[in-house]
Amino acid sequence: MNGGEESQEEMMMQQLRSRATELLLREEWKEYINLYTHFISISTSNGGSKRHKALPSALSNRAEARLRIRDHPGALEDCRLALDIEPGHVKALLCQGKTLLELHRYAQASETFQQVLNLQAHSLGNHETLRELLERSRKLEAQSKTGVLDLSDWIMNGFRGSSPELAEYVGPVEVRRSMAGFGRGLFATKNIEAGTPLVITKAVVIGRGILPVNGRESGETARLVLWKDFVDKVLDVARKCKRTLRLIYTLSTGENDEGELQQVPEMSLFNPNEEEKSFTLDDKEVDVGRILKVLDVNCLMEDAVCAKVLGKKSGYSGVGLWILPSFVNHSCSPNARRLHIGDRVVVHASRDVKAGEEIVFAYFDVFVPVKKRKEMSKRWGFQCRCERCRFEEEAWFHEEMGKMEVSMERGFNAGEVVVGLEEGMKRWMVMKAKERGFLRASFFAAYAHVYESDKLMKQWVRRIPTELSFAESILGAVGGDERVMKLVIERLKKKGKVMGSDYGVIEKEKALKFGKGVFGKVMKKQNMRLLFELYG
Ligand SMILES: C[S@@+](CC[C@H](N)C(=O)[O-])C[C@H]1O[C@@H](n2cnc3c(N)ncnc32)[C@H](O)[C@@H]1O
Repeated sequence: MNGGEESQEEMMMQQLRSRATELLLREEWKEYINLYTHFISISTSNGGSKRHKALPSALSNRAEARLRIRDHPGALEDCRLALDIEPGHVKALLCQGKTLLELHRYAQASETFQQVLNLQAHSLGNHETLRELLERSRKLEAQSKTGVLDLSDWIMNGFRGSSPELAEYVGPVEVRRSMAGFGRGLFATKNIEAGTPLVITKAVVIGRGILPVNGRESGETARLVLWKDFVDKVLDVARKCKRTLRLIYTLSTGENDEGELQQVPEMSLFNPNEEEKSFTLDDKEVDVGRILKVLDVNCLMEDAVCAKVLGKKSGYSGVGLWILPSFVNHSCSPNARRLHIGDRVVVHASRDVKAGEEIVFAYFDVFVPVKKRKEMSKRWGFQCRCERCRFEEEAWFHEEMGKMEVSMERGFNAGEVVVGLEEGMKRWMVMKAKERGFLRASFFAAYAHVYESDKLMKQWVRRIPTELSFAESILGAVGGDERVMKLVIERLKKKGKVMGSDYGVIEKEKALKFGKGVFGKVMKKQNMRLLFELYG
């Protein structure tokens, strides 16, 4: 190339750089990526050492843009190419670290940030951001090993600011074939105490919107728009990331295809540190039909009965896909609940769980009689055959229960229903605490009505259990539930004790036990009272 051609090309490169700056300022990432792709191809095709020198910077600029549009594999590949040419290229290393952090590969991210810090040890300048990144990745690395949460500051501040960053965590659980014949399920690998986090994971995608409260039609349209936007985002991520696509393909399509449900994924698949290349896919094309079916069966609503959302802006309704929690089957006698924090879900034990027990949460309200629960599971596309349903359906006093159910539906005196059940249980010889808990949970509405009414309490107090023993009976059989927790707090409040300094240690401990079942262990024990104040 002669001098004239060279200066002409230099000018063209300069023009490309200025155009890139414009696109960067306007955050037009796709255009920016195309431009750098062009720049890189010119630089590689025409040899010259000057242009080759510009390559690592061009590659790391494209990597940054790819990271912005969440094309993580693309960003990592660009960083790798840049670092192959210049191993100590700071911008490429930084982008690599940030991408690894977003991919939850915390240890590798820490290592990369440490490398940058070492490289810059002798240079002047502000290393504050770098130190913050290193600290953040180290903190997440530690949390991903223990699952220990302490959201005290955020909660005590009334959930102000963005929600705290939580690390990906897989606790003492694994996916196995469900003994009950429900395909695969999640199982405890050791004894677990109530409140313990089992899985903490970020949504593949979460769709949020404000749904109108009034007006059925506009509500339906808003819901459809929200759903379409959500589906488009899932398809976009699936197209960009082979790992995500592979994970989505492990989930049930709801077709009860034995072949599909026999396939128990290796737990290593859920480990973010697993190398991208180990994710093999027979067909790299995204199967839209299959993904739509998966979303239908596995999406979770933030505001479900078995979930609590912390720090949510009012009015927002969220739907999301979380991979490992999608393996949790339904039970009317659940032992787990969910806590939604930002776009993360924390699945935690809502009562003590034994090693080998299946982890189950409720897909719908289980504080209703068995007939209603059957209708709801049908709407979800399955017939619930959980332990509680079998007990209630097969009990010899099934018909008598049915009559009580009808009387509750017709709005008969709640006190009579409660006393009818309490005395019925003696007559029917229902002795096991768990079975009593099952039946009481089925008639929860009647119990709650009585406990809330001073008049009814006066009338029936001698013939029904106290709120606390009722709540404990439910906790043992059906796990922690917000409504039960509220009932306990109300009762303690009524006694003028719960927030006062004098409320008894035993009662405080009891209230905390219910709090743990609902919120999990998200903060130091002494701060749990504040959650009661906010939610009680
Ligand atoms: C979110 S998936 C749960 C994981 C699923 N079992 C699997 O193998 O991938 C929901 C599906 O699991 C099955 N399922 C969950 N709970 C069940 C239950 N209590 N009884 C029967 N089937 C259940 C139903 O087919 C349901 O559509």
